[in-house]
Amino acid sequence: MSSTSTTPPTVAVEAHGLTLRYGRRSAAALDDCSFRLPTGRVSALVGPNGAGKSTLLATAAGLLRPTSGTLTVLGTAPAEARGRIAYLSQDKPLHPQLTVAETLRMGAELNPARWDAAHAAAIVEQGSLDPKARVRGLSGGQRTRVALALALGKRPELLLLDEPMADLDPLARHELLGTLMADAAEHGTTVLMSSHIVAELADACDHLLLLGSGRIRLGGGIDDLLHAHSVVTGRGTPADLAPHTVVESRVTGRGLTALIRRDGPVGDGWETSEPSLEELLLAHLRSPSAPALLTPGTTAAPAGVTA
Ligand SMILES: Nc1ncnc2c1ncn2[C@@H]1O[C@H](COP(=O)(O)OP(=O)(O)OP(=O)(O)O)[C@@H](O)[C@H]1O
Repeated sequence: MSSTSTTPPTVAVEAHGLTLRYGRRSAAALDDCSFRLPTGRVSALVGPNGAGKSTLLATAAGLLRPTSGTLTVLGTAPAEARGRIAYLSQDKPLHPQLTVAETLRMGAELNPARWDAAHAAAIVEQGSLDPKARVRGLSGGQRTRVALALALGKRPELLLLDEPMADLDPLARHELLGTLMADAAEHGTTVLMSSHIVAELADACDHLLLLGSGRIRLGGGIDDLLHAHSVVTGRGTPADLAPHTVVESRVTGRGLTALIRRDGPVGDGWETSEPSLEELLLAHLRSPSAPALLTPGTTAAPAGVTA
C-alpha cells in the first residue's frame, strides 16, 4: 500500500479475489469477490439470507481471515486498522451488568485517543435512556441505541454495521440513519451497513453492494446503478430487446415488462422508466444468473495499483 499519513486513502475497503470458507469442505461464504468502496460514503450491503453479508463485515473488521484473495481497509490489513474501525455485529454484544453511563465510560477508556463523549451521550439522550439503567433491563431497540452510541462515540473512520436497524422503531431508525449520514458528511466517516430494509436504505445510502451466494452481483453509486437500468414495457419478446441485457422479464396485461441493463438507446415501441432501488434489487435477486455490474469507481484496481 502506498498511502501516507498526510494523504488519507480515497478507498475505504478493497477486495481482490476475496474468498472465505468456514471449513475446508464448506461452500465458499465469499466467493472470488473483487470490489472497492470509496471513503466518506454510506454504503448499503444487501443480499438474501446466507449471501455472505455478515461474513464480509466480520472479515473487514479483522475477525475472520480470507481463505484466499485479499481485503484491505483504510489502506491496510484489517487487523492493523482496528483502532480506526468500529464494528457492530448482529448480536450487538454489551455487558448486561453495566449501566448505560458505565458502558459509555468503558467506551471512553477503551478509546482514549478518539472518544467523542458528547456525540455518544447525545445518541443515548435522543432515546430518552436513563444513564443509570442497567443494560440487562433495556429493550432490544434500546440496547441497539447504546451499542450504536459506543460505535459512533469512537469516531471511527470506518463503521461496519450488521443489520443495525432491525429492532429499532421507525422514528429511531430515521433519526439514527440521519446521524450516520451527518457523520459521513461532516467527518468523512465511511459506513458499510447490511440491511434488509430497502426503502430506508434508498434514503440513507449513496452506494450499494449486492451479494448473492457469496458473489458480488452489483456494486456502485446507487444513482449510477439505477441510471444503467430501465424498466421497459411493450409488445415484444425478450429477444426483441437485444442488444440490451435482460435481467428479468415477465408477461403482464400490457405485454412484456422487463428490467434491462441498457446498451445504447431503447428502440421505439417500448415505454421506458427508471427502476426504483427495490425493483432493481428484486430483479437481480430473482435472476441469480444475470451478469454482475460494478460501476467504474467500485471496480477493484488491477493488482499492484493503489488508490
Ligand atoms: N460460523 C459459521 N460456520 C460455518 N458456516 C457459517 C458460519 N457463519 C456463516 N456461515 C455460512 O456462511 C454463509 C454466509 O453466511 P452469512 O451469515 O455471512 O450470510 P448473511 O448474508 O449475513 O445472512 P443473513 O441475512 O441471514 O444474516 C451461509 O451459508 C452460512 O451458513
